[in-house]
Amino acid sequence: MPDLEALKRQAAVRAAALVTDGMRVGLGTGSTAKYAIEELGRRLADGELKGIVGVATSEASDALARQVGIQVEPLDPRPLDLAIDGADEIDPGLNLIKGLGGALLREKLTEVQARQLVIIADHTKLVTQLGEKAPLPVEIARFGFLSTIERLRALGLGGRLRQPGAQPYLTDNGNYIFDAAIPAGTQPATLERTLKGTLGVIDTGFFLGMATRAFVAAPDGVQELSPQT
Ligand SMILES: O=C[C@H](O)[C@H](O)[C@H](O)COP(=O)(O)O
Repeated sequence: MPDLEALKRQAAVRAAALVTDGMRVGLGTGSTAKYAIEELGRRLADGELKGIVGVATSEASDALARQVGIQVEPLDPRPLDLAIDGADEIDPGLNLIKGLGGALLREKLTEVQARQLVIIADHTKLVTQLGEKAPLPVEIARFGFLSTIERLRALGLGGRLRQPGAQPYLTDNGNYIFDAAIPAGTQPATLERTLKGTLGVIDTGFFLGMATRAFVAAPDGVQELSPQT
């Protein structure tokens, strides 16, 4: 059993090395992005890097970034030089499913403004077709959520409301998440358009055509991937 944590860290260190002095950097969320934030903190502390500004994609990443000495600012309309984030699934075109950590909306809002979106992951995240292994997280409004879920089921989606305990999971934005099972053969772009036009849906975990490169770590080394069309 390979040490997945070590692999995640290797990918994260490669991406963090792309950050140079003065950059505005989108800081992703999750167990892999955490290593990138820590590495940026280390580089600042060691004097390898100066004057970067982080824009965090979750309350958790905001807190970690501040803890490791990164100056954090809220998202504003200026472009970001780079964003670094993990993913739940990565297809050969570097289209992604994200949001198993619940941060998909802030991640998409932030990363759409990045000149480069660099994805970091271990090799278990690679798939040939999105939805192969992971559900598609769909952020939905709390108000009327049962009606929204009916609308999602009417689209042919399986899955369930994310509910780890007695109460549904609540995002940083105060919304719920429906983890949708995607029928085999679904075209992500078509489903994305349909979902974005569905009342009660706020956003989805599809990140299509956004990633510019990926560092994917496997036991035999870190592979650098570019989108294949
Ligand atoms: O909402 C969470 C994010 O989209 C994460 O980037 C994604 O879930 C991957 O997380 P991890 O690196 O923990 O597998």
